[in-house]
Amino acid sequence: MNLTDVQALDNRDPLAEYREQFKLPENTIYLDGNSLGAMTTATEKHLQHVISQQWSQDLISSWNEHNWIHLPQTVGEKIARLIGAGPEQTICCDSISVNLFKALAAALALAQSHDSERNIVLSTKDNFPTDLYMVQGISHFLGQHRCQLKLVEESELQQHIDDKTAVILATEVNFRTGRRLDAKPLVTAAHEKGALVILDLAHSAGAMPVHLDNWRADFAVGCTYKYLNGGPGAPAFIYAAKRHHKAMTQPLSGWFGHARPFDFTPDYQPAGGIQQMLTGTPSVIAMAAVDSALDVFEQVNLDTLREKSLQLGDVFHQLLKEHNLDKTLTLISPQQREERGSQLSYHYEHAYGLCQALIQRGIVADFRAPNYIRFGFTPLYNSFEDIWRATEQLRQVIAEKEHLDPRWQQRNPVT
Ligand SMILES: Cc1ncc(COP(=O)(O)O)c(C=O)c1O
Ligand SMILES: Nc1c(O)cccc1C(=O)C[C@H](N)C(=O)O
Repeated sequence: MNLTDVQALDNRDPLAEYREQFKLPENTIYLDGNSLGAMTTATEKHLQHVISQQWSQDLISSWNEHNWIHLPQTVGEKIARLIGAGPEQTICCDSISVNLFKALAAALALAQSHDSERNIVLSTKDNFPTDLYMVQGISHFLGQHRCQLKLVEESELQQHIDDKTAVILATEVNFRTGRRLDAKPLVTAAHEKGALVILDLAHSAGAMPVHLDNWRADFAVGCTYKYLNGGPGAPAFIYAAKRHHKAMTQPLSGWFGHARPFDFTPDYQPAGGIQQMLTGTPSVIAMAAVDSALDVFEQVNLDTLREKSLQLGDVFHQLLKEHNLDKTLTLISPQQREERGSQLSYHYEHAYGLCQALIQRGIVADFRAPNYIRFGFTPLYNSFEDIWRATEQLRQVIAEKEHLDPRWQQRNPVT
């Protein structure tokens, strides 16, 4: 496959025009949108307005005049379309970790209201650590009789569901391998055995279609700083299926989750719906960034997005093969495209050095301990030519042995 071939793919790409809405650095090919998404020009402009008009001039009146007060809901509804959620079930707030605390507590209470013996939270050994840490925290807090973490292989989740299982906490796309699990049959199997399901959509939202309502997921969480391009540390989201709204409770009962926060009454009374998942004052500037970043998705067909994401991965791996590098770098992502998220991960002894040497050449991928390099594909701003150029640089780095430079012996604190 040569440069002309990939340029032909770009010419036929229905999403190619979206790239110009993003502010990407010159001479850089950014394959790390699975960690931190790029900024849109509209976001930069909107943030300028929020700072220099809404905050600086309109001050406190902005809570009403600029609808700051409803940002968690309005942003939540924009996210809802991307995750297959009907209205009033998704809200933007806090971080994934904090939202997991709320979802886990709510799901455990719901499961135990039917059967107090159910105490197992079933998850996967290779889940993103914060997901497991949050269960461990709740387990300490409530005691093992109310919450006990059980870890199994991703491929064996379903077979471990039994009448002690209260909640299954599964991440749809594994952060390390990029493997995508099939959520719908998992939810069906869980419900048949009386368990609830929480899905972590960190690597799914904005990268592929998600169908929470259709799958009948109970709760979901996700971030906005990856494929949704909301910015570093941007607020996350939480989804709770409407059928749980009446009965659910969550223990971070801050005033923003109160039915009438501005009555300032001494007793907590939860708001009726998804608003109950709010805790404290939203981070307005950060949420304003997410709000405008999401507008880029307004006309995007998620099936088209998914097809391009998979094709970017196919072309990347094909080019590695053509450079005879597929034996040097061992693919740990699934070979089957429909089992993949929007990244390809490789095991390589010198993964850290390779990642750093590529960054020196303007190709940004990322490293995950102990020896993995990940290439994230963001269909709205990555082109097929990017993939060709990135694999060409990768070939040169290895041929020139730049990845073995002693400078890469010492790892950066954030990798
Ligand atoms: C699957 C997954 N869950 C959670 C997180 C992080 O959660 P938080 O928003 O709390 O930092 C990440 C990445 O940072 C992730 O990849
Ligand atoms: N959330 C991150 C951060 O605050 C600093 C650096 C990286 C991240 C990440 O998003 C890591 C990411 N979830 C991963 O898939 O590895």
